[in-house]
Amino acid sequence: MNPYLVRLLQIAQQPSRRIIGLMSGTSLDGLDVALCRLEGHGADTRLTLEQFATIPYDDDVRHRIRQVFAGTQVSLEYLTLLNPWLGLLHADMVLTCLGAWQLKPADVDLIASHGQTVYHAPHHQHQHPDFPLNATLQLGDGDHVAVRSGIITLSDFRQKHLAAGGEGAPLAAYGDYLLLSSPDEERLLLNLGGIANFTYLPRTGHDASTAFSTDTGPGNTLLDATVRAQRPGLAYDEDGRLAAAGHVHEGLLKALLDHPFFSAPLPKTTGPELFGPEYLRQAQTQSNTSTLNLEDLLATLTELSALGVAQAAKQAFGARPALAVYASGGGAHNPALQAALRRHLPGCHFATTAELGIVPDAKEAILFAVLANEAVAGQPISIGAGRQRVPAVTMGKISLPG
Ligand SMILES: Nc1ncnc2c1ncn2[C@@H]1O[C@H](COP(=O)(O)OP(=O)(O)OP(=O)(O)O)[C@@H](O)[C@H]1O
Ligand SMILES: CC(=O)N[C@H]1[C@@H]2OC[C@@H](O2)[C@@H](O)[C@@H]1O[C@H](C)C(=O)O
Repeated sequence: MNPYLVRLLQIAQQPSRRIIGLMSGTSLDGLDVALCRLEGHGADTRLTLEQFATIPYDDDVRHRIRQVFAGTQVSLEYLTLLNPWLGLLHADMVLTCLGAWQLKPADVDLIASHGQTVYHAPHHQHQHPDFPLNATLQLGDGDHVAVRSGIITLSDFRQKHLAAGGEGAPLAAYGDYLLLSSPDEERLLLNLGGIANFTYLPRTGHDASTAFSTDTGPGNTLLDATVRAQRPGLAYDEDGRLAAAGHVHEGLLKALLDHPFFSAPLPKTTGPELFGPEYLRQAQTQSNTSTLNLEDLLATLTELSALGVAQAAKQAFGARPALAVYASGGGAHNPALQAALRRHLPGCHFATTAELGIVPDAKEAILFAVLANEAVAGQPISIGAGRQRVPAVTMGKISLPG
């Protein structure tokens, strides 16, 4: 028998596993590396975050990813080369972290590698006549991660979700449900990354039937792109200061909200393929705001992100003043966005996931560690029963180092 399969069986039977979760998000700010200790599985999962680091991408890495990112016409050669290159880069970043944490690869059981989404294509978004299906593409080949790091690696998590009838995202509900369900509190786990999404967890503890997650629209992606275009040298609007100095332009906001994504049924997913410069340009043309100053533009885009969340929340479960909202992702650091969310979700209790013991910036990387733990030691996770596009599956392809 292949010794790596024997090892995998041992890992599955251990009372706990050390798993490194890796996430490279749509903001292209860097690789999140979360060293997790996971005990048990399913409803009995217990997670301890032992170490966390974000290894920033330099301009060269960002430039390479942007050659294909969200593009409809890209060099097939470039795409082919980028796939293993990113796998090796991510493995080297893991090895650097292990060195800093004074650990060896043999001290880790598994890597759970999300890779880099370069194109997300739910059917409602691409509507290509030849392909009536949902699709998504993550780069950073898992075999390269495994061979370079010497650690058994699970990767390409989204394909199983697609194959079983989902949109390949958001997967957050699977981890949020296992780690953060509460019998005492109705919760909204709100991730404010490039794209915003939330998981709704009713006050039912471990009854998964009504838990689900959905994307809500742009989080930071349009804000970042706008700042970068008008203030080269700035990566984002730090602490939302520029947005806070502006005023919401109602005409532009209306044009932005006019997109069918916002009225589409839940759950739904999206990406920068839709919420990119062209979407903004069209809305500006439609509302005659092409010369709007940067501050007002950012104030309006911040309002859009908050309204996307609030509208989806109301669509999902109506007005819920007692709801506890726990934010994570980079937008949790943006006071202008937080203020807009509080206005649109009045009466809710607002905090970050730190209050629940989950480092907000680490949450998505942790999610993939949880998914790998389920794939190896658990069962298909059945949540959101009765809702379409939320399949009960285990996710992740297994790569052996030798
Ligand atoms: N202090 C801050 N003030 C304002 N915005 C901030 C701050 N810190 C981070 N951000 C925002 O958060 C972004 C990074 O967010 P995050 O790392 O959650 O994105 P991501 O994981 O790439 O996204 P996704 O979840 O969509 O894949 C930055 O690009 C910026 O827009
Ligand atoms: C296709 C893809 O990479 N989607 C990401 C992205 O970033 C936020 C949002 O859009 C979410 O749908 C998803 O990631 C998280 C981790 C998820 O699947 O829950």
